[in-house]
Amino acid sequence: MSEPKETKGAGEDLQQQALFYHRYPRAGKLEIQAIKPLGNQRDLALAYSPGVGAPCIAIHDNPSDAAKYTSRSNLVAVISNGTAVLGLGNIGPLASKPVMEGKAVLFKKFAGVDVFDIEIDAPTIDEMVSTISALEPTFGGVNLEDIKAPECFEVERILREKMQIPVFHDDQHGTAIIVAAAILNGLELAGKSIENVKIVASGAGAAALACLNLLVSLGAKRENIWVFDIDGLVYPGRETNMDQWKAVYAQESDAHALADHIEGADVFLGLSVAGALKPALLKQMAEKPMIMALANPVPEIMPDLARAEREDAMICTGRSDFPNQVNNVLCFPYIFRGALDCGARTINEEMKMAAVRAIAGLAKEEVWEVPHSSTGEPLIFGPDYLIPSPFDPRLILRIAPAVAKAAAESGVAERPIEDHEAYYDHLNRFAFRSGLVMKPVFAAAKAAEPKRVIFSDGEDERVMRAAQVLIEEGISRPILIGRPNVLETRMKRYGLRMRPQEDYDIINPESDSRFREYVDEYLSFVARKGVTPDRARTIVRTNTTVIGALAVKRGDADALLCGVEGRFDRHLRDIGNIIGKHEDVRDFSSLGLLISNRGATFFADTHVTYCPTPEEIAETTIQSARAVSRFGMAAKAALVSHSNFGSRDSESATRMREALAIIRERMPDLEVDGEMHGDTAISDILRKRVMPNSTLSGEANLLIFPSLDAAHITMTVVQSMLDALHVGPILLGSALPAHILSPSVTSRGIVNMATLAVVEADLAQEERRNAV
Ligand SMILES: NC(=O)C1=CN([C@@H]2O[C@H](COP(=O)(O)OP(=O)(O)OC[C@H]3O[C@@H](n4cnc5c(N)ncnc54)[C@H](OP(=O)(O)O)[C@@H]3O)[C@@H](O)[C@H]2O)C=CC1
Ligand SMILES: CC(=O)C(=O)O
Ligand SMILES: [Mg+2]
Repeated sequence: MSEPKETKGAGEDLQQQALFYHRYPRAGKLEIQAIKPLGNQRDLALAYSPGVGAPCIAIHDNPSDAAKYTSRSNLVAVISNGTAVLGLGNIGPLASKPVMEGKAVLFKKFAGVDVFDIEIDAPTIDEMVSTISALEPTFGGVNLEDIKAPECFEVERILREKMQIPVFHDDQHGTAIIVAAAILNGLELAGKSIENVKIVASGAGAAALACLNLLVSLGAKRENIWVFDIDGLVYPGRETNMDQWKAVYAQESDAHALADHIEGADVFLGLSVAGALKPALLKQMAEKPMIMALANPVPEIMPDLARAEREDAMICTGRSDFPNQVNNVLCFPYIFRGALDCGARTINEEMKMAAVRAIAGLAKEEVWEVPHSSTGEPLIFGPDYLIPSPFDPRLILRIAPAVAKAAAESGVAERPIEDHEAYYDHLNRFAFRSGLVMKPVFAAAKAAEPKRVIFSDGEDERVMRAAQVLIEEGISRPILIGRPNVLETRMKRYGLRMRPQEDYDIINPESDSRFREYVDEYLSFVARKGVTPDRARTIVRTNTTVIGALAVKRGDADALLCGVEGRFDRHLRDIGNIIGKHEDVRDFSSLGLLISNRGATFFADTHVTYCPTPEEIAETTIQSARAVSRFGMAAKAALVSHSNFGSRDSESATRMREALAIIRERMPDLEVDGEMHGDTAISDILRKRVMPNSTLSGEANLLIFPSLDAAHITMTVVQSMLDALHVGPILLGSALPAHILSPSVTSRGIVNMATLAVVEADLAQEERRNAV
């Protein structure tokens, strides 16, 4: 394997890791996947000859049917001729392939857009135009990438005229949109107006000129813009290396070096090459300057050098390892998402402006899913957080609908979005994979009377961010256990808006008027378990799970969430002592939900009983099936084992068989079978082969295990292998709603569990009402 040439400034380690990443376990970054079954002759007859003739004729009769019967309306071509690959220059189409594969992956991961990356050996405008325009039948859109200026301008202009699908040169417009959003926000922070700022641009290529054009349409004055390329200042009458697009920004001056014009500049816009800005020049710039060093992979100036010169600077790069990543990845997946979803014929100025406003606006919203910058600082709108993080899942929710709306309003949408709420909901489910599965739970929680969820770890950042979402979504009124001064300081630090008393309540573990009653109540549960009154006082002031459980028991709260810190079994002991078990159960158990591209699967018992008896297994299955129904689905339970329908007579296989008999007696309506192998539980075909009369049909969605080891290990391995999202652990059998979170839980995970707890609290309330 030949070694790559050193990329200036990029660490040797990172380069080696990048080569490894691209090479293993398989070469490259993507593959094509079939989305329809192809398992038998019938499928083959439908997918291919003779069946495939039917959609062909339908499309021939009505070309717009291609959107119904093929992948075209979600398929974008990322096309490059390799003439301006990042800041690496004209390295040719073959060497550009890793970048284009990379763009394809970003399109798919961030916006669900399918991409063919197409690297073409087409150096001239004519060759590019004829090759690309001939591809129109295949694609719903064309993303031109890393094609050098000035050829890119003509290529894009001609293709836009010839083609009836969006043609978008990402290095021009994707970059311009994100640069404009960052500059608007940066100038707002600096208290400057775009009409008055001086902009010095290094680079007069595709990206730089498109950025300047967009900034001008936002109000920047041409006379305040100074442009430099490889030959220095772009000035009127310059004879070498000029073109009509650069000439727009030509400025009269006898001094032609960037150093001659940087004085008083408010914005340095670097879209050229590594190291083009000398640190010493920064001293001459205006107050609170914006340093946009956007060349990739190595910027015009490294942020640490820029910061050393100018404390007050707002520094942006195109890289993910520094704050303020100004990179077109924040734009292209989502602008295409919006354009494809409404069948836009083009991407026009209105759609671009809508994207600028959506990105700029999102940076000012509170962050809760991606809490920290690359330097570990919380993300709050300010000099180090001018634009959203590329991992902010709300990018698709803000940009795509805004773009689709602008397309419809400007008359270029073939299929305008009719139901905006349903569209948002659809995107929301994409952004948060848990969305579809959690939807019935959220709907039930919102429909219920507001419930008070108490959080034992109220001072934890993830809990605070989740509490903010629960308030905003109208799901719960949170009660945070924590010291008021600590909560206040942290709310400010994380940029959260919720206010005590108005939006949420506090129980201060250091002083609360109710504590005497809490101690007495606690003693009533534990006085005969070796806890003295003195010890009880100490526990009630220091153990926040005990405080939370007491609050739920006394009716001061409706549900408890604890466990962000500490051992599961200790939290469970406290819940058991205070809240106790539901009268219908002998013991607690625990259910885990994994949500992956394959759907939702539940696992039990993942956290409580090491080696359950048949009675306990049956009880866990019944409790689990009831919990599954809260997600709007009917449980299909499989009792899994190393034994397949009596193939072994070991102790654990026998326990599962006995458990099945108990379940059938106690819950005859439940679709359940066992004991069976794990693959038999998942595959209907396999199951029919060994047990044609199985009482379980289709794929099991609830797997009940013979031991805690088996359940926990299987769930965590499957979670890692499928990159699945975990919801849980869901505590079963508690007399009142209470859950013990895991230390690795995210804010989103806490929101999910709190929402489930609200639904459980509502059901418990109804149960009590019915009992009266
Ligand atoms: N952060 C982001 O999202 C993006 C970053 N970029 C980066 O911007 C840079 C340019 O990309 P793009 O516009 O597509 O490429 P182009 O080839 O179209 O433009 C490159 C420009 O840089 C100029 N240039 C080259 N060397 C120097 C130098 N030493 N001093 C000043 N100017 C110089 C060239 O000058 P001349 O005209 O004389 O040849 C040309 O104007 C790349 O580094 C790329 O990675 C691009 C898109 C997005
Ligand atoms: C980000 C990008 O498109 C570039 O650097 O060319
Ligand atoms: Mg590019």
